Amino acid sequence: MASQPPFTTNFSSIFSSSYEGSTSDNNTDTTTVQTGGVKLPVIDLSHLINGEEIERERCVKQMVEAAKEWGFFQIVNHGIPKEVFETMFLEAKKLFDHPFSEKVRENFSDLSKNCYRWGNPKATSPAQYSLSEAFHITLAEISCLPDDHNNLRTTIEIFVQEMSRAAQMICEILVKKLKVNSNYFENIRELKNSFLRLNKYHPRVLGSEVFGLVPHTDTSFLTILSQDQIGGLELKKNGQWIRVKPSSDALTVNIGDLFQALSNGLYQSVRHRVISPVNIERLSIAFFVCPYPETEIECFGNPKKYRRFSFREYREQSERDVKETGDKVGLSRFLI
Ligand SMILES: O=C(O)CCC(=O)C(=O)O
Ligand SMILES: [Fe+2]
Repeated sequence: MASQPPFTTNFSSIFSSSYEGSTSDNNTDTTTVQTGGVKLPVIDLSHLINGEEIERERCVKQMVEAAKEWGFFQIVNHGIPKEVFETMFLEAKKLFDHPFSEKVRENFSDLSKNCYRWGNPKATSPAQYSLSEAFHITLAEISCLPDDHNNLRTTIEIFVQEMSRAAQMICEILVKKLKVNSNYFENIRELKNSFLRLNKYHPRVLGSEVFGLVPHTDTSFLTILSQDQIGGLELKKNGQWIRVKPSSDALTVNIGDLFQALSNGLYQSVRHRVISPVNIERLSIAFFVCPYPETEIECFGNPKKYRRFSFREYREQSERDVKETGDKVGLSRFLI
């Protein structure tokens, strides 16, 4: 039984009349892509863990600058053993290898309804289509996963434990610099609304350039991404799309909308996208740090840029906007 979703049929039936072989036809957001591979700021976490005070301070400064200037950075020497990633990617691959007919079934692997996405059912133009499939697993759901003959649950538990440790360190540093009195990041492991997204990108079909994942900002405080060596992630900086070069030792961290709000726009939640790979599949696994739905996000600054909102309100507004316009409007909805 085939594991691949029926992208080709789906894509060509929706877009046969409008498709012209490029994402740029309907996407005003597309500009030059720098293909050489620009190096993001690299933060060596070992300086934070074992460094002298002066090294620690330098590292904190680099991280804060990267969050302001890029909204993205890489972390190295994060202390997460290689095997944790190897096992996690193996399990993710096994999950995606299930027949498509099983993956779309409700309660597949005891996961919740709507945890599986493929393509983009709401797309009305090629530029809104994502040639990928994804599993979305909240921390609350992990304990419901089966753990009999496969190791999915244990593997995810270990992976999340390690990723939350790194996230805890980063969030604490970034929030401390804002000099705000907040308890958003007291215990990231207990934020059960945080989630993992396992992404599988399929080789391009039809035409030259199709998005693996459409341009977006993340609805999170912070996202930590682990990816294989294929590449395709791009971020927007100064009006240009810049390709993020994968590195086997580094994790990619980006600021999400909620940290941008919390920091009164000081830290940037930057638009990013994935370009579909050619003749090869790509896997990535992202850990999204999110609060509970009822948590109120308050912006600290003077004058305040954004009004107070709950995470639930933010998500519901974004979902409505995606439905109506094909795009998440995001934080600009909450500007004062
Ligand atoms: O796969 C990637 O490189 C990026 C994934 C991503 O942006 C997301 O899942 O929100
Ligand atoms: Fe993202």
